[in-house]
Amino acid sequence: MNDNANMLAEKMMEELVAQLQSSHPSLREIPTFSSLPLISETMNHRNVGNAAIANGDYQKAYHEYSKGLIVNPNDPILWCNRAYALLKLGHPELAIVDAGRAINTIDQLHVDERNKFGLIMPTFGKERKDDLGYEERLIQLKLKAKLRECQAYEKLNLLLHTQKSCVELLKWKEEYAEDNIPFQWWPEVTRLQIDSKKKYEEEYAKFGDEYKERIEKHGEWVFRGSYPWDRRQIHRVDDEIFQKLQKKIEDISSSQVNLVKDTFEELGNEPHYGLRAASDISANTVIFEETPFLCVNSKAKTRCDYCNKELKTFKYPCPRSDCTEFFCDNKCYKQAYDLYHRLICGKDFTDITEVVKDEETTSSLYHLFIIKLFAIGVLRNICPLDIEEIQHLRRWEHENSSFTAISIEIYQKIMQILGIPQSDFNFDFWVYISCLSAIKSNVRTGTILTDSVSLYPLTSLVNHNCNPNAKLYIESDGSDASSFTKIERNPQNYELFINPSAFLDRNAMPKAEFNTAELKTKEEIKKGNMITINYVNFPELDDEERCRMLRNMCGIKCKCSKCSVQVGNV
Ligand SMILES: C[S@@+](CC[C@H](N)C(=O)[O-])C[C@H]1O[C@@H](n2cnc3c(N)ncnc32)[C@H](O)[C@@H]1O
Repeated sequence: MNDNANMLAEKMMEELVAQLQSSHPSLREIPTFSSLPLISETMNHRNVGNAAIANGDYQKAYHEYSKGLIVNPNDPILWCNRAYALLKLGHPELAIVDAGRAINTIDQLHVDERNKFGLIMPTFGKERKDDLGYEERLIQLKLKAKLRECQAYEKLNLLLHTQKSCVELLKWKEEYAEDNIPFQWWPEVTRLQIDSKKKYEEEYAKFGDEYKERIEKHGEWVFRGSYPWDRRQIHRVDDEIFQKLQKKIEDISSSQVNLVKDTFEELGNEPHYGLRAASDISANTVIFEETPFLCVNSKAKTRCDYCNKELKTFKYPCPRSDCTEFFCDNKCYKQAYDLYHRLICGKDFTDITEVVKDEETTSSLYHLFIIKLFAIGVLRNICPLDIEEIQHLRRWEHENSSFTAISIEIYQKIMQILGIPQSDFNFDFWVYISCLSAIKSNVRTGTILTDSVSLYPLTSLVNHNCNPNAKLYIESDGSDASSFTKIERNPQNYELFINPSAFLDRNAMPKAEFNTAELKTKEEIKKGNMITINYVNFPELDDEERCRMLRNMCGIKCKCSKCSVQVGNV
């Protein structure tokens, strides 16, 4: 719509609102027209999106619906249609979230007085031939949104979730039976329910409890490192980002190493970052030390929530009595406050910790990490993926992706607790998933017991080699490693692959006073040679086990000379 038409629409709307307000006292709290959505604009995006769907251009449809939702997040048709576009685009995990938003929005519309006058969402399209009233159509839409959720769960092969959603949908059928709402997809709901049950039983008979555990939590889902509309993974090596990083690397390493971006034969065809010796560096030289940018603790130990140092004697609790974060001292508190703390201070995350408590320790911590990243995004008013300190990080891209069904629940809770509206697409669910995958490739544990994870953005630029020329040291607190050893002895065990403690060089960990990551040469490194560390430094693993672990734990198919003989086997 052009400006004049918009102004006219606004004026008409203002007059309408004034009239309605005078005759309906319940509408008096509507403050001004500007607080109401531009209904015609929303309608326009909806129509263009629908036309794109009809043409099979689902990406365009997705964008149109998104634009409409920015104007009017209270239009459930847009959420429901966006869920459909996402399903068609092959992103069922995102479709589930949008379907849920459609349902929530409908539930709110039912109780919102203003909507009776069409002031919140545009009415349904005129093309419909049935004679359903507005309320009935809303219910019909709600059923359809739930159907999208069932279909999305099926696509993810989350069979128990599919069944659960189908049961809920069928319950609604009974609830709304009196309304006699036509819904042509009931046979599809029955099919979804029968198929998912049958498949589950078949697979369970074949694989037993292990299958049950995996399918219940993870389903089948492959993340390719980025969503098609997100170009950040390609641009992460752009000159501007590269130059800033190069300067930081030079500063931190006293110009001993250079940052390079190249296509390294051993890392595949896409451009990668790596570090090279700027001059000959002798053995046992500290290349650099880095303090963590961000960390989270499981609270199994008393650690500073800012710098991650273990606090043995003194701790500095956040001055707010209902806040659970504590720090080394006022300095750490202040830095945390500026970075993320002021947004999460005093907020109750029990709900989230409750949800993740059955998860393996490390993945629970990943989720808690996102809370802090999202908080930084809110405070800097940017998408968390654009946070300068993390925008260069390479993301996890592997069939063992970090998505689990509970991610949706955790994401929704994070949004709620941080007070981020669901239509703030800087924080959409795909951003959450992309953040998780950036973290998964790059965080390190602060101790051999996985009680905390920290992110060292510059250390994250060091590549892996099974014959490394450098070592990475992170604080060792001398904890008993027996619990870890138990997992380590059984490389077939799924658990083996979820613990990134192996990023540490556990053979020779010096006692560091602060929780810095220290990169040190193992041997003399000649000028121009790549600096590498061993990401899975367990001497007791044979080559095949190491390759498997690299693949499953780090998403890496290593092609170094030691691995190349094994690559075909894993
Ligand atoms: C911690 S980052 C290292 C820096 C990375 N090259 C970059 O461009 O940002 C880890 C990622 O680098 C890649 N990588 C590092 N060492 C590798 C190796 N030996 N073989 C294959 N990929 C490797 C993998 O994609 C891995 O997920």
